[in-house]
Amino acid sequence: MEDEGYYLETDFDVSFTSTATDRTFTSSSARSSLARSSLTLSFNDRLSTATTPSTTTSAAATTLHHRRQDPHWTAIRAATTLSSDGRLHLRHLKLVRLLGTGNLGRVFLCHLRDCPTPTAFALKVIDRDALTAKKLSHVQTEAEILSMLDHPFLPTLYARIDASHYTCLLIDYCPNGDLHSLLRKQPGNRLPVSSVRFFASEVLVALEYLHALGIVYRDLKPENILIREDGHIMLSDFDLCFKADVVPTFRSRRFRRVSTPPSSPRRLRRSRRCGCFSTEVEYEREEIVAEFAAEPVTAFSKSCVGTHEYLAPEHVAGNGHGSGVDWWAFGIFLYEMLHGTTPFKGVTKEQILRKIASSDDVAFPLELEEEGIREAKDLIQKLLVKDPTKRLGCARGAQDIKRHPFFEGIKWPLIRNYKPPEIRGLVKKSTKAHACHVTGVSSPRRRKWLWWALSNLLRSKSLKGSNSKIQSNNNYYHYAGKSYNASRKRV
Ligand SMILES: Nc1ncnc2c1ncn2[C@@H]1O[C@H](COP(=O)(O)OP(=O)(O)OP(=O)(O)O)[C@@H](O)[C@H]1O
Repeated sequence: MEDEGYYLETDFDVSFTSTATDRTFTSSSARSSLARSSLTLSFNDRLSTATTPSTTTSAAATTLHHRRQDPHWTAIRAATTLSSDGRLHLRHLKLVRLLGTGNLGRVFLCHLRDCPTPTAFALKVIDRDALTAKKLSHVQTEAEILSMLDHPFLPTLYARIDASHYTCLLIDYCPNGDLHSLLRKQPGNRLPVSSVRFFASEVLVALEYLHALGIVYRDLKPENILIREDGHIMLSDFDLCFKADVVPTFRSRRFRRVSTPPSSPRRLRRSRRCGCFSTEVEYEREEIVAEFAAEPVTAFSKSCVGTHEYLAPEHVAGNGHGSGVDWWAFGIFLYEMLHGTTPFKGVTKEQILRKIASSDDVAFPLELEEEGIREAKDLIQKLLVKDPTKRLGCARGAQDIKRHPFFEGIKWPLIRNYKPPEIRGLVKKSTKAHACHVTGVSSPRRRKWLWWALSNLLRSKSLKGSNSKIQSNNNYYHYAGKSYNASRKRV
């Protein structure tokens, strides 16, 4: 799928129209769904840029060296070079369509005007006048956190534009929607273990990075995991985060390694194997490895925020919580991907909270027969420990979780190169060759099936002429905002 595809998809003509003093950010297609959601964002551009020039900011000037070749930054550099004050303004952006509406504002797909190669961005537009003081503080948190991030599984804040009563955040666009919608497209609303392992590994690495910055995320759920064009994840929504101090430490960890032959034997473990001539011996030796840990273990907050089904027991109790709430939510997230539902579901919010607070352990009603399911269950049980001091991850953070047998074989430094899973509804743009450690290479059976599907498609194309194009396009899933009913409300 080429970038241009996004724009060809839509017949919207959403643009800024300006008068002498006011620019009105309107949809000229009143027939569109944008009109239904009353898209008329007006701001006084003259006021915002002339009297308070510092309100329009661009991060382009501070592009990190390793991102210099990124087409998004290249496009922004091109736009700001032509800009009279070297900054990015709303007039540089062309809105394509509304992606969705959240608690704080609306998110639009947009691209830079006059850019020779259209590069897609998402623009989160927040009307500060329409928000309460509490929500304004969430906007502040989100903008602050976004400006700190530099990680492949987290959004990049390309620019923050403050104009009149609007705050606009320009971030990466994820054309594959969110994991919640993707789960709803799978049989039984669940994913195979190998796909669960892929998404869980990426989320784990993203949480590890946030925790290393002292950020407790507090809103992990499939709805907040967006899927990038290449099938990798991007965690979104940072308005409920809280920031704590973190002291990164190097710890030594002892562990036992069994080796043959020994390099520095400590203790003979087993002697003689396979008959009298083969006397292969194995040695067990103790190794000490230095380990980096950056978990905000002293983080403490008392505010009750999050999504009911994902709240940790200490969160529900209201006596204060720390980074352990993210590891609890990670357990719920694993459970939901494997079972298609969350473990402490209830008819009312009170029922959900009562189940979470009870001393009952997590139950696994589905008898799943899949390789890796035993390890997955064990990990979930260790994460969904009601006492946070005994929960996996709460002492040393992600390092302990990465070591769990469920993730055995994952080469963490190569995680970005792993091939995203082939799952229904996920359209990936083919990029460089991927490593296949997580999902495995495609089997001959699968290749045979693909040939069969392709030949059928070509046959139907020749039979149905132009209609077939519409049919084949139906195989592509284009995200157009999640439905109201599908989203789970937050506290
Ligand atoms: N970068 C993006 N790319 C594609 N779609 C996005 C992007 N950011 C947000 N969206 C979609 O736009 C909609 C609104 O997003 P937003 O983050 O404002 O609200 P939300 O996810 O509902 O969170 P909140 O809980 O803060 O209301 C969501 O449906 C989301 O999936």
